[in-house]
Amino acid sequence: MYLKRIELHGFKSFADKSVVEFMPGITGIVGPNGCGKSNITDAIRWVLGEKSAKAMRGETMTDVIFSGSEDRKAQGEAEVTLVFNNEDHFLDFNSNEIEITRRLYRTGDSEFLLNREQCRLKDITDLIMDTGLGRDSLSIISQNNINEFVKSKPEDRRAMFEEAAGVAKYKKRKIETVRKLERTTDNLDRVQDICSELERQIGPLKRQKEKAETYLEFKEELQEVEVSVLVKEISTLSEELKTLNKELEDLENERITNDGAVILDEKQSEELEKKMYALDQEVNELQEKLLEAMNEVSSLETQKVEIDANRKHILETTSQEDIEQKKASMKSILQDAIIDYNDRVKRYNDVKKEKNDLAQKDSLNKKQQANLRSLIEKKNIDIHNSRTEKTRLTDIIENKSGYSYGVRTILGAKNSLSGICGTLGDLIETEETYETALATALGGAVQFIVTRTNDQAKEAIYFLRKNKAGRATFLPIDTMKPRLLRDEAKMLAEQSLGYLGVMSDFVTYDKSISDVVLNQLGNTIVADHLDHATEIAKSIYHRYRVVTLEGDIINVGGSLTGGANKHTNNSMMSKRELERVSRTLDQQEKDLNKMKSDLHTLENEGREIGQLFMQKQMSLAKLELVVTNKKNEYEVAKADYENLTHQSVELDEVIKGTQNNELLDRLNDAKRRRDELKETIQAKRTIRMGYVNENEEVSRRLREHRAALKDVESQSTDKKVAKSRLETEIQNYLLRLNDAYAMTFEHAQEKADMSIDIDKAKDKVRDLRQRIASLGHVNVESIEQYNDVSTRYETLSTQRSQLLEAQDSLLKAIKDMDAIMVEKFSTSFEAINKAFNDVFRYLFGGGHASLKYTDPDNILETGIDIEAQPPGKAAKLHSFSGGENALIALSCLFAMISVKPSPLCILDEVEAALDIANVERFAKYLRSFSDQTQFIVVTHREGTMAECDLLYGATMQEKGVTKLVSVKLKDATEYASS
Ligand SMILES: Nc1ncnc2c1ncn2[C@@H]1O[C@H](COP(=O)(O)OP(=O)(O)OP(=O)(O)O)[C@@H](O)[C@H]1O
Repeated sequence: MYLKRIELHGFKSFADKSVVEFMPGITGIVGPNGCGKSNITDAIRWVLGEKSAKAMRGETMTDVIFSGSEDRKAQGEAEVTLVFNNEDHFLDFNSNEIEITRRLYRTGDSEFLLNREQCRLKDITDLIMDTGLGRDSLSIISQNNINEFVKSKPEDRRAMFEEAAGVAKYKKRKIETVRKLERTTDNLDRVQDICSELERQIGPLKRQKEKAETYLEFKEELQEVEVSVLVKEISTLSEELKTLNKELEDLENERITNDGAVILDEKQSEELEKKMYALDQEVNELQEKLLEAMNEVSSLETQKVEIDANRKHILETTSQEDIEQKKASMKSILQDAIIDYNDRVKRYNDVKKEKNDLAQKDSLNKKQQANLRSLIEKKNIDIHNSRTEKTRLTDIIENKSGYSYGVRTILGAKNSLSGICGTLGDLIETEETYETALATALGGAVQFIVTRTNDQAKEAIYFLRKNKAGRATFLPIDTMKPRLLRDEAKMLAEQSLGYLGVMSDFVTYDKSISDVVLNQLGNTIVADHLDHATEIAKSIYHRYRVVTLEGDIINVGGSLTGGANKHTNNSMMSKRELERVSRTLDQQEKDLNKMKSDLHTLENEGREIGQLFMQKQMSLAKLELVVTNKKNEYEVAKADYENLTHQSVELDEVIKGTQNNELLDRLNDAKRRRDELKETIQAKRTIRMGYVNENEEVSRRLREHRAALKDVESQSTDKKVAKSRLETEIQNYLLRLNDAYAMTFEHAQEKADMSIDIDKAKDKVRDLRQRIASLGHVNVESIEQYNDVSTRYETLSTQRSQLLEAQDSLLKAIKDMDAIMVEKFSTSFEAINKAFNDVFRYLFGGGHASLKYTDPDNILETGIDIEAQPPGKAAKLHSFSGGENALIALSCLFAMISVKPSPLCILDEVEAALDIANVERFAKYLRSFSDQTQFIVVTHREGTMAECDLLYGATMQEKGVTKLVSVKLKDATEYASS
């Protein structure tokens, strides 16, 4: 292989495109100072991958681009191409000719091309690696390198020997392998760390997982059994309820029937009484008429007798004057009788009106009693419901039945444990208005237990664990820190509509627990209702909870919870509820007593009205007689008076003799009417007796119907109470279904096994609940966590094994490469060392020189020392002359070339410091190697020029622009100095 051609364009002083042809052997480049000879050396170095601007004798790499001259402007890019003949395939590239091009633009962008195809710098450096053309090789040596070679540090000198030994590629590979090893080790450490962490987690997680699985098994079993129990219980109770409803319906029908019958009986009785009364009236009237008739008969008979006697007497004694006197006296008696009679008639009418009024009052009183009885019945049901609710609330407050098992256990053992203050719900109070909001804000925290210290809380937890008595949450006063609203959030909230304040401000409590209260409620905002709460939560970016007076809540982050609670289970609200229920119950009982008393009063009034009615009836009967008597008296008086009038007329008639006949007619007529009236009265009495009997029968029925009605109403009340109890029980079971299993009854029915034995199933439920409780705290997520962790652990364990294998194989590769490098380096070094002494002796004409390891035990890193003793001298290296230094360096260079022949070697004024004799010896040495190495020498020395096969002269005919021309030896000296 040899360099066939260089093409330069825009590179340093080569402004125009210049093509310089080379050939195997020695090519010399001559010319005056500063005409651009070394720029050719730079160009070759640049194309072979030089990255240092300093090595290119510039400050930045773009300094290599032609920067202009007096007559030329600067160029935008520099381009250099080296064309190698590769017919011997020295370079590992499948081509007989290889073109390597480097291009650089003013922008700093650069390109490499291999046979005109773009490639990376790495492709170029890989191509020439270990060929003797590399960066640290001896392929390009300048005068400066020569001067520095002897003075440089042993460690810096080592790079040239490595290049000569051909270990660069192993070194590069080793660096890559070491980097790979470092990355592998890092990965391994990381994986190991994670594995250790996972190993730490996996044990406890496994235990948690197993516990969680047991828990889920129990829970599933519990659900299966309890759902069946609940469904069965609900079904049974529903059946009972259905039966009860049917019975109630029947009772209602019965009540309606009895009620109807009572009304019917009452009406019938009333009608019968009316009929009897009417008959009595008729009989009375008839009796009056009978009496009249009888009186008339009697009177007429008497009159007849009297008339007869009178007639006799009158005829004997009576005079017209006596009769007139008697008439006057009788008239006065008659007037008195009329007044008396009218007075009694008026009294009779008054009493009759009073009796009718009483009858109306009686009817009203009966209606009022019926209303009141119905109200009492309703009130009894309300009282029963209130009492049931009161019992439930008392149970919650006294037995803490609303609290969890654990909390109840701790409160029960309060005296044997220290520092238990009570549940948070029992330790704080608020006005009724804020009660729902407070209960919502506290949620489950209402039954958190406040302790004085953290240790006391721990003691309580150990107590629960020891006794397997459930779980509870504790709030130690010495640990809890207040959680408050940030000022800006508070300011924003205060500006919002409906903001009432912070929950803790509406609560009263002992100041010793203020940190606990502020911890739980210090950052919860209270709003009047949901719309305003939504706006407030939005204004504070959902960073704090907002609760409303109705118990809705907007959680941190924006989720909303709300609705309605049927029953309260916390003792805090239960106390108020209990007071309310007790108040209601008291009021209901008072109302009931008042109603009973009113009923009693009404019943008394009713009785009084009845008695008065009877009295009035009796008075009426008496008055009827009195009126009849008075009427009789009046009639008698009237009759007497008329009689007297008649007597007067009679006297005339007696005297005339006509009276007797007329009287007999009237007497007969009166007797006939009297007998008729007697018969009629007898008939009416018979009818009345029928009415009396009928009325007695109706009254008996009425009593029976009233008793039956009372019985039905009492039964109905009992059934309604039972119904209310059944509905409560069913509601409780449905609540349990919904709360514990989120199931509707219909859904639960599909799952339920109705063939279960309910008692055994209930035992099973109790047993499973105990088992679940005895498990204590269960982390259900641990199942998934364990699976995740164990899968991850398995994956990472596999990775760890792979990384360990990779680490082993990388370490082995490094060891193998080290062995190869040591072998190659030491073999090459020994050969160079031997050749060095030979070349030295030739160039110096005697003496001896050798190379030494500075660290023989570490061949891979050792520096290279030079020991040289020119003939007749015993001096140390640094005190040699410039020419001697150059000769020693050249000795080494030639020794290396002799051991590892380089295809191309560019020497830039390396022999400048040598005297003529040494220049000739140097030139001879070049010649001796020229058949295996192509030399390009930049020189000013004739001795060197003389050995060149081809000479180029560098000129700057145009100022600042280099041109190369082929010159003959005889012109070269002249060229070099022109
Ligand atoms: N980017 C550039 N643009 C134009 N000219 C440049 C650029 N870089 C360097 N030069 C010119 O190249 C010249 C130096 O070239 P070089 O060092 O190759 O000379 P030389 O012939 O080796 O000299 P000597 O014999 O003194 O070593 C200088 O004249 C310098 O101005």
